[in-house]
Amino acid sequence: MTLELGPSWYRASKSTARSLSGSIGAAPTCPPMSLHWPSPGSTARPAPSKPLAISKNRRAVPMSDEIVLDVQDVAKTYRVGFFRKRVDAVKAVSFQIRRGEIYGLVGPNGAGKSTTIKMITGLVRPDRGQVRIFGMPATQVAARARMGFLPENPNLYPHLKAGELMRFYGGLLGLSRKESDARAAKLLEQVGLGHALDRPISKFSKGMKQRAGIAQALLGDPEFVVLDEPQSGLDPIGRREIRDLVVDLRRQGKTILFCSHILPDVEDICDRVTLVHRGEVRETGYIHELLNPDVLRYELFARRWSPELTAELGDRVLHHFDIGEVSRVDLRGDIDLEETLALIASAGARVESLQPQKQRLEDVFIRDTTDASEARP
Ligand SMILES: Nc1ncnc2c1ncn2[C@@H]1O[C@H](COP(=O)(O)OP(=O)(O)OP(=O)(O)O)[C@@H](O)[C@H]1O
Repeated sequence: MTLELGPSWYRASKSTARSLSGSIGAAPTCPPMSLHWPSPGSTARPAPSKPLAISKNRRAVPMSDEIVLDVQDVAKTYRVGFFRKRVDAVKAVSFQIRRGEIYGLVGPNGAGKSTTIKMITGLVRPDRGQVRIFGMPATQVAARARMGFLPENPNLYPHLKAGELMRFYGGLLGLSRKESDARAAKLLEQVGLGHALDRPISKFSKGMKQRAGIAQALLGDPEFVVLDEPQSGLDPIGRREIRDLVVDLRRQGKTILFCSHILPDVEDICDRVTLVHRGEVRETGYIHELLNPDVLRYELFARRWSPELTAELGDRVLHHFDIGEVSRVDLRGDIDLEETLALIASAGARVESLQPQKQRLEDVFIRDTTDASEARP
């Protein structure tokens, strides 16, 4: 989805700022939050025994019980063309995000992710169901004031320099120039654009634009950040930088909705994920619960492998091919590994590496969306 950042989104934020206390900058309604205790005035209960996520990026990050986002059975049908033909973009989507989570929203092209995000950010009104943010309707400005949003392909004003751009958005948020500049300098540094304060956006690379977009999404110091394809069009280094940045945001106590096609990253950094397909939820849950923990196959590299050894191992071998002096052999995942390795050693082959292969999020995605091509717009 491509959006022009500014107009409706910031108009709402600005009016919120005014109606609340004149400045989101001072964040009167959003005091610095703690992962362990709710913000003053919050209805959340302290959660003494919070689930701890498991991956290296998620380790030891406690999650609260407080529901930040509650998407309840939303549906949206667009009407297109002269005959007002129906396009059922979202048929039934529900999920909840707790404070402190990085939550993945994935699905093939045309699955309804961006429409769901538009309903969350209040840009599109659902035909059915409701979205609540911090317990408030998504359309309520007080809810939006606590949310930051990076649309896919943010359309940042190209003639402005990075510093000017941030000052512009800071003004829309109701921040004083001093406060805006201070936050901008800190945020641009944090997203790796500290050196580019005086460069016009038109001279930015795609990755720099994405990072500037993230900086603007964080300018109001939101507790909840919605990132729609933040890694879109980035090279592997840029993708990794954004991924690390998202992890860092969580460390600062933010809750993040991360919509991405980069499934290994979703698997690596998200706690839970919802997979949508054709406007409906296909899978939802903790990543480690969605993935089969069994070894599917072993990938083995060896020297001095012989055709006789392949024959001796029989149906334990799935594939075997030689690359010069090295052989790559795929073995079934349910074999007796110790016995098989003993057979290989006694045949005179030397194992150079052995890698167990388990199910990945990508496998679940492909399994659940094999008819994805039909869902493409
Ligand atoms: N404004 C609109 N008017 C009409 N149809 C729309 C509109 N926006 C989206 N659609 C259609 O709704 C369906 C879902 O689109 P949506 O952009 O939500 O999917 P998506 O999962 O975000 O896809 P992608 O990964 O390609 O961004 C598609 O068939 C799309 O063509």
